[in-house]
Amino acid sequence: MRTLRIATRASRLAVWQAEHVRSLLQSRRPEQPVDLVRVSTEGDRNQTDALVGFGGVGVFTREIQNAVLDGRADMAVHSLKDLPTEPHPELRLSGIPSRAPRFDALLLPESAPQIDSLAELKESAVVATGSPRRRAQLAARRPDLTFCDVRGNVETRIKKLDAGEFDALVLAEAGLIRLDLANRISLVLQPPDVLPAVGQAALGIECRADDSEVIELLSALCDPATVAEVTAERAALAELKAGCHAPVAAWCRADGDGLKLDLRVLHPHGRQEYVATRSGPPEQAEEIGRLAARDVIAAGASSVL
Ligand SMILES: NCc1[nH]cc(CCC(=O)O)c1CC(=O)O
Repeated sequence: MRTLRIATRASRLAVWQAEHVRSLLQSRRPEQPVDLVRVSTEGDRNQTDALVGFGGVGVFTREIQNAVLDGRADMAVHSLKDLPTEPHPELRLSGIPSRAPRFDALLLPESAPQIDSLAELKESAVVATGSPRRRAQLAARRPDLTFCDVRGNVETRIKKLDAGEFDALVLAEAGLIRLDLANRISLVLQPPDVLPAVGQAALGIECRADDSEVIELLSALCDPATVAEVTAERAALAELKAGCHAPVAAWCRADGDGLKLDLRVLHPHGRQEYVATRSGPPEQAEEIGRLAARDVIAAGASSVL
């Protein structure tokens, strides 16, 4: 049997995700040999600059894709949130397994008293997050907060929090759950306060567009509900011509027999936001996303994109 090689970033979270894909593949084909190919990306090597300021879209995905394109690997496992919506002509996004909990989480230093709501976070707290989406939504609810950049992997960020470099830290719930660090979550930031990023908590697995064997294997790993949600969310992002660092939030979920998508485009300081809600059957996921994007554009969102 052909050994399947999975290209992944080398961080503990990325390796967890690649190993998860390996176990999904092997749960269908127990004898299937699967190797991990660890690749360093620009986003991993540059640990100092703010993500918003360098490299543009694809800093965590381009070199993983290259490993598949030049034949060092057969598939690339990405956090779907980090994967640009513009498809690569020689790759196919064939595998989208079931999504983990997709909201953001607020963490406090180990020694801090626990809180039950955003309102209880101390006055003028310094919150570490480089994400314009997270900053703008938090600022809209708590204009007294200030923000600082933070880089490095999840464990490094938590060490900086406990060392007192800032008062609070925002990370994706999914990454914390996968790393067995969910016990560090002080508050899950839920809608309507904070909507997640497009594709947050979902994995996207790409392979070569002409590799029909792998396309078939990956198609079998797809979770239809997740596929429908992220199709709508990514269609909205593509229609906005925005990248993963844009101040865009989207929350698509099952609603009765159909899908409901909330889209939010934010002004950098949270002073203004453009929102749209669209619903429809899952077969029309792409249309739902496109129409929601056109709604926010009609409301004036282009001024902040
Ligand atoms: N851009 C970094 C990134 N990409 C995916 C995740 C977490 C896992 C996920 O959302 O799928 C993270 C870290 C974070 O936002 O806390």
